[in-house]
This record gives sequence, C-alpha cells and structure tokens, in this order.
Amino acid sequence: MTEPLLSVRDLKKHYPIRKGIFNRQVGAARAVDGISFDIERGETLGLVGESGCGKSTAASSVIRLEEPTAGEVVFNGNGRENATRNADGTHPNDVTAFDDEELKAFRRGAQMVFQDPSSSFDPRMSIGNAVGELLKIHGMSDRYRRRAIVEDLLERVGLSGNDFDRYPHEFSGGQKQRIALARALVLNPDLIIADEPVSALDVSIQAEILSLIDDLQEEFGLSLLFISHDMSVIRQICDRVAVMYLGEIVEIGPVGEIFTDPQHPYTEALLSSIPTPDPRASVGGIELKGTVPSPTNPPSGCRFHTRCHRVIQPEGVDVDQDDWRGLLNFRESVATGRVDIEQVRESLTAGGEEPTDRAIQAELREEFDIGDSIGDEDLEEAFTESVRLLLDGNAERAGQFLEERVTTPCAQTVPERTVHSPDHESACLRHEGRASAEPNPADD
Ligand SMILES: Nc1ncnc2c1ncn2[C@@H]1O[C@H](COP(=O)(O)OP(=O)(O)OP(=O)(O)O)[C@@H](O)[C@H]1O
Repeated sequence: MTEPLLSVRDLKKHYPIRKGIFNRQVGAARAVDGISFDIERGETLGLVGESGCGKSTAASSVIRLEEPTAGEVVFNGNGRENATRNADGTHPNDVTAFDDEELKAFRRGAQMVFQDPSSSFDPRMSIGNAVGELLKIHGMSDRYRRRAIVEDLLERVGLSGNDFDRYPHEFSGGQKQRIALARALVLNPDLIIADEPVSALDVSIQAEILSLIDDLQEEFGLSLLFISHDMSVIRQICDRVAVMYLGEIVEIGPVGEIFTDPQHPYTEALLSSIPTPDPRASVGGIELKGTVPSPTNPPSGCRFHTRCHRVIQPEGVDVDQDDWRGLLNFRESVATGRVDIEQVRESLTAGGEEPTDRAIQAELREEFDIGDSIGDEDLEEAFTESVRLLLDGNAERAGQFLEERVTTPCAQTVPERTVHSPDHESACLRHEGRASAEPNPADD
C-alpha cells in the first residue's frame, strides 16, 4: 500500500483566552480539538461544517500559517517520499516540527487558495507578476522564463497569456479565482488546500470554477483538501468527505456513501439543508436550529447533543422525539436563565389572554415544541414541576430539578468512533456496540 500524501493525526489548535491587567490565560477556544485524516495522492478530501466549526483553523494549522497546539502533520510530498519514523517515534516529515528551511520547501509543495479572490491580489501588481512572484522568491531569476511559465499557466486556467500585464481590477471575481489557482499551481505543488474557493462567487460561476479545479487536479496530479460549508459543492468535487463539528470530525467517508447513508445526525442535518432532485440523497425536514456553540466551553459528552434531533432518551423511556428535544432545550434554557416568566406573562397580556399559570405553561410548551402531555409520567412531572418552580420565582431550583430529572447519555459519554464500512467512520453513541474503529495511535 502506498503512503498517503498527507497524514494528520490528533491535530489541535487552542487559542488562549486572556483576561485582566496581567493578561493571564483564563481558558482556551478549542477551535480544532484532535482531528485525524489522510489524503491520498490525487484525492480530494472535503472538510464540511457550519461556520465556526473550525475548518479554516484546521486548514491553516495543517499548512502552518498558524502554529498547531498539538498533533502531527506528515507530508510525504516534495521528494520526501518513503521516509520512516525516527527511533524516538517522531516522523522526519512532520510539518509541525519543520525548521524554517524545511517549511519553505513544504510551502512549495502545499499551496492555499482562499475564499475571496479580490483581497488576495495587490491592486498595483500586474497579475502576471503576482502569479510569477513565487517563482522569483523560490530562486528563478530569469524573468523571460518566469513569463513563459506564467503565460502558459494563465492559458491552462482559461485565461490568455496576453493577460499577463493586466491588473486585478480588470478581472471579474471568477477570473480572479482562476488567477489565484494559477498562482497556487506555479510551483508545481502536490497539495492544494482550498478554503471555500467558490463561496464568494455567483452560482453560475461556481460550477465553472469547480469544473476547472477538477480538470487541474487531473492534469497536475494534485491532492486537494477542499473546505466548504456547502454539501452540494462537496458532492461535485470530492472523493471523500470529513464532517466537522465544533473542532472534531464526527463522520468521515466516501462521498457517495455519506450522501446516501449518512450515519451521524449532524451529517443528516447538513444534507437535509440542500435541495436535491435525487430522493435517495435527501433526508429532508431536519432543521438545524441555533448556531455552533462556543469552542471555549463545548458541551459535555457528544458536542452535538445540544442540537441533535436524534439525542438519546434515558433507558426505559420512549417518548415522542420532538417532545424529548423540546424538553432538553427547555432544561438548557432554564439552566442558563433564558426563561423569563415575566416576559411570558406580558406577552400573554398583550395578546389579550389572561396570564394564568395554566396559560403560561401552555405558552412554554408551544415555545419549546413540547406536546400537551409528554408520554412519560416522570418527564411530564419534571416539566410541570419545574414550571411551577419558575412561577414561584424559584428559577435556580427549577434548573437543578430539571438537571436531576432530565438526562441524556449523550451529555455524559463521549462517543467512540464506529466503523460502518471500510473507510467510513462516525462518532455517535447510537452506534455504540457496533465494531469500534481501530484506536488511533495518536489518541494515546
Ligand atoms: N484567533 C482566534 N482566537 C480565538 N478564537 C478563534 C480565533 N480564530 C478562530 N477562533 C474561533 O475558532 C472557531 C473556529 O473558527 P474557524 O474560522 O476555524 O471556523 P470555520 O468553520 O472555518 O468557520 P468560517 O467558515 O466562518 O470561517 C470559532 O469559534 C472562532 O470564533
């Protein structure tokens, strides 16, 4: 078996949070919190997730635009193929340990393309010089040779060699992204990391650029790490996809399988948000409410449990899943002081309704999508009793009461990775008991 071009193991990037006059560290934003994946030669791996999941931080940590907090990034390109581990277990191709010279060489072999092509160019530099700049930096002093290489590349990305002397403002967004691709290719890299390369472009132009990336990948034998928040873009361009949520990879597998047989509820929810003519690929109707929580204080257990539509019910309980989700949301809102009984009273009165205790309870049921009666005596009692405590002005006790009575395993246990088929893994407690993935050596 050939070695992957890139092997990322347990990569972490934690940003320190500092406070006070002594700038003391009081916590950390765990933007990337232990991710592992490989990219084979010629392969495109997608990294998908909502805004704030840590995709860009992952990309810039891989390429060392940011210094990773921990983990290993083994890059076997640039003539560094077939290296073996050192006796002390470190790897000679570990980018995180490269010195300046090795880093410079690595940056020849791994290039980045960013979302906004407009801000990636100096408006005073011709696009030919912008594309050729890296050749100069990396030692090619013959400017006629540089020009010939750049003109050829401009043609390969669908522009003309005659565009060499033109300036960025003379080009559209799509054309600028073509120029950015030419610039990324000029040093003949093995890997391109593209961070949302089409999301700033019109939909009609997106397809053209995706198809260009596809062609270039084939022509140049490139590997790609392709970052996007958009599942439909991922489907068009990627071979495999890693789904990222709050600093972690929750599912990884071949694109075809992930689209037809998603295993993690977060993947289902992302898929559900794209319109598709293929009924097999649609898991419609799942609404991802709210936003990704802060990585400073991620939820316990499975990080997705606070938004998950499949969150597990306690042993022996079998109530309507929407009621269960609603009850957990209610518990969370009470715990964080976001249920304001006075406000409910006022809004009932403003609507011409008498704010009786019963009306307030009904209003809360509606607000949290909890049915008229939860089909489990204990849970129904937990709800009504906590509302009674809130009505009595005892919010703290209501919070404690719900915490004791409304619990899900998903908040308590960190899910292990489960293998569904070769190459397809996810981390969800619902699959516990099925074959676990081989332990990741970097997790030790
Ligand atoms: N320098 C920083 N200091 C503290 N927190 C940061 C820093 N940079 C990013 N973060 C936090 O890390 C998390 C991940 O951010 P990141 O930009 O990597 O996510 P993303 O998935 O790429 O989202 P987007 O598509 O919006 O860029 C976010 O919560 C963000 O606020």
